[in-house]
Amino acid sequence: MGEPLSNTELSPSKTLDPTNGPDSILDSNLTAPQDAQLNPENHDVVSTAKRKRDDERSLHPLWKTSLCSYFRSHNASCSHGGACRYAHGEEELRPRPDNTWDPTSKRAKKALEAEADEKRAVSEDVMMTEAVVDGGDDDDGSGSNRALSKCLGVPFKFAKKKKGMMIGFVTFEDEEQMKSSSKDLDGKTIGNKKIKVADVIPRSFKKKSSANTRNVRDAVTPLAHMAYADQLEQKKSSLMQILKKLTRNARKACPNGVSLPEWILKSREIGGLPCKLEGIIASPIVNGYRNKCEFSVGYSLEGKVTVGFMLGNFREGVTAVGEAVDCPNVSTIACKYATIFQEFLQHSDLPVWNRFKNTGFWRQLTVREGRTNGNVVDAEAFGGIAEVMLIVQVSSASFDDAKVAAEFKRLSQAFVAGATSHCPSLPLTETDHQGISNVAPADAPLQLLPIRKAVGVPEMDENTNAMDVRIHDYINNLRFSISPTAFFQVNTLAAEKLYSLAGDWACLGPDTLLFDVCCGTGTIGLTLAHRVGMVIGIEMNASAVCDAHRNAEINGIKNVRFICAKAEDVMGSLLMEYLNMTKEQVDDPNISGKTKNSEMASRSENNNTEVGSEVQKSSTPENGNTSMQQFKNVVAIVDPPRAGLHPTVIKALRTHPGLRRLVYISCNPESLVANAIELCTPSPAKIEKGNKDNRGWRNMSSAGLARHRAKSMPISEAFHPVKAMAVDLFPHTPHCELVMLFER
Ligand SMILES: C[S@@+](CC[C@H](N)C(=O)[O-])C[C@H]1O[C@@H](n2cnc3c(N)ncnc32)[C@H](O)[C@@H]1O
Repeated sequence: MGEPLSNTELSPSKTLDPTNGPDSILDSNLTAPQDAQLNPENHDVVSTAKRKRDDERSLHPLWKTSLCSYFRSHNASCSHGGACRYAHGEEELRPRPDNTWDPTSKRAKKALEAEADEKRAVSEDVMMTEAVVDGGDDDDGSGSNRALSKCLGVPFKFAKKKKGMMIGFVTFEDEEQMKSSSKDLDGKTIGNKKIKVADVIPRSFKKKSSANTRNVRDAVTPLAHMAYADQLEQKKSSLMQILKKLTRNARKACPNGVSLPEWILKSREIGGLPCKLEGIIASPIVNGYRNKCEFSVGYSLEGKVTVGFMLGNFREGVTAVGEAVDCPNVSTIACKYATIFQEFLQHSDLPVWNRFKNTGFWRQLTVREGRTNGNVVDAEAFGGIAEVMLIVQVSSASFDDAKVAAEFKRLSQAFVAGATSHCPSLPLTETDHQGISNVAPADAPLQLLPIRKAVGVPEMDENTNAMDVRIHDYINNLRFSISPTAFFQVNTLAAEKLYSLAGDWACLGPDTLLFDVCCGTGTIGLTLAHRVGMVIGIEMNASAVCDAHRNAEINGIKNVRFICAKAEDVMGSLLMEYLNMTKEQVDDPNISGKTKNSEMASRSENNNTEVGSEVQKSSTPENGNTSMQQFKNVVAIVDPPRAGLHPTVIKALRTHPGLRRLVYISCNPESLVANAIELCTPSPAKIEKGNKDNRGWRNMSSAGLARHRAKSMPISEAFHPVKAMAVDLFPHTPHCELVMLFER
């Protein structure tokens, strides 16, 4: 296949369908007679009305396609009940015959937003560097390209569109064909999409190479242009907006006939917030704070092999990579190793990864740094950094072993040669990952590459297993050993503040049993272990759990137990095990939380041997002083990934009444809010038969889904939000950690 003569972007964009107002399209005869519906004695009338309703439902295309405004403004009640022709809530809402949604509904707003995003993306520049540098016009076998070729209806050489992307590529035979076909294609409608034609790399970018660094900085650290104090203010106000969703959604989800909880009533006094947002804790260091950077390998806008960050989103057609030299969150040392790797790749015999075709060898470089204890890392110099771990991610499947081994050897030499004398030691690990996403799974194969060290640095044993390679850092004077795939907060000094805050809010004491849910390498539980009776850590990444055990050992901490499992698989049974309750007791809504707590304490006194021995086995073989009756205070600190806690974990935490306090640490306030809706929405007096109609859940917002789930939560005492505080671990970016205390 020859060089593409010219590439042109195809960008289909949706057109807005006209929507009709609900009043103009609904037939007033649709509602069943209200008196018949309200007279349960009159079965004949009721069944006739029901039949009529059923008929109408099956016949009338507009049934429940508009939201009932009466239901909305009267605290989720409407005298028409189930017979109302309008939808009672988003869950009941059906799409209109023209496939649009009631314009006042969440779904319509979401669709509009998506449409706006799509339009924005279309009007933004496509920077698909692979398509220019490396062709990108061969069929992936999916048949989608043949289909695309058919529907274009203009002469061209190749056409390709990748699944999930909003853009496609067309290559023409010559300039003349490109001009005439582009003219015919631009603005053409296919289905309900309109095609926009643009250059693959905008001409303005080709000319201005200075745009490169400026845009990496904007893409990775979009707040860097602001003073740090202003960044904090901005984060605080955006968190407030997100937190208000908790109040709104819990109010909406509050069952009929149940009074609104105190915290919702009081929210009016604090501007609709579910509780006070007490403030935002600043990061102790603002520049070069990241102890871990994942650099992509790809092509710059000028077509140069580059190790850095992507300038935008793959789906929107941006794969160009820019050097990280101007990103203030990246340390000098990380930048240095990215540059060494980039120089090495200019002469490598193996190709860089092509995101468009999913082929190539070199994919990613991760640089992890470990500090010495008590040192504030100086981002400019290398002071305070004791170790560096380099992880190179490759996809080796279709390459010759001998060639790969030779390249790895050259790479090791390049890193050592590039490192200056003051660079810390360099364990080099290779991850082999064939998947499409750049995120290699935690169990992707690892191989340790031997590195000949600079003078004065101890040599690494060539027989060392890659799984034994670890980097070290310190939190609250405890030493943490971290394996290559284990999670560790990227801003260690700010993480110290985060964990201390969570500990302070958890009201810990010697009688506390602390569940550290999603515990990673054990950071939270281990730093708080001296303040509690016992810690139970739950984590699904096996390497991280090994690290947690090792970290307990090297810090001499004994009152901990770490469990390698998905929290959703073990949370319920662990709570029952440690709260010493049967499933029947937990499920019994007639036993209140307090009664259950005292019952639990007395049962554990009587049952000491059984439970005590389990505790002793796992944690305190010497003093054996962690018997169940000590644990009058059961607390969970949860620190889940961005998606939040699994619904099964939420259900377990909510329905075990012995758990009175929960501290939620979140890197994604949207998922915290969704989980909190389920934790805090009051139970109805009696569970109604669940609405099993899950059609449309894909279109629901996370809050809408949470409301939906809250309906089927077993009857249980709800938590209430007590206070919230933000901790900034990610200066110059919009991200921030949020800590929230829930009690009941
Ligand atoms: C945000 S990290 C927090 C780790 C730890 N608390 C810390 O601060 O170092 C989330 C952790 O949850 C783990 N994780 C993700 N899904 C999980 C699940 N379903 N069950 C248990 N752990 C999970 C991840 O492996 C990761 O270590």
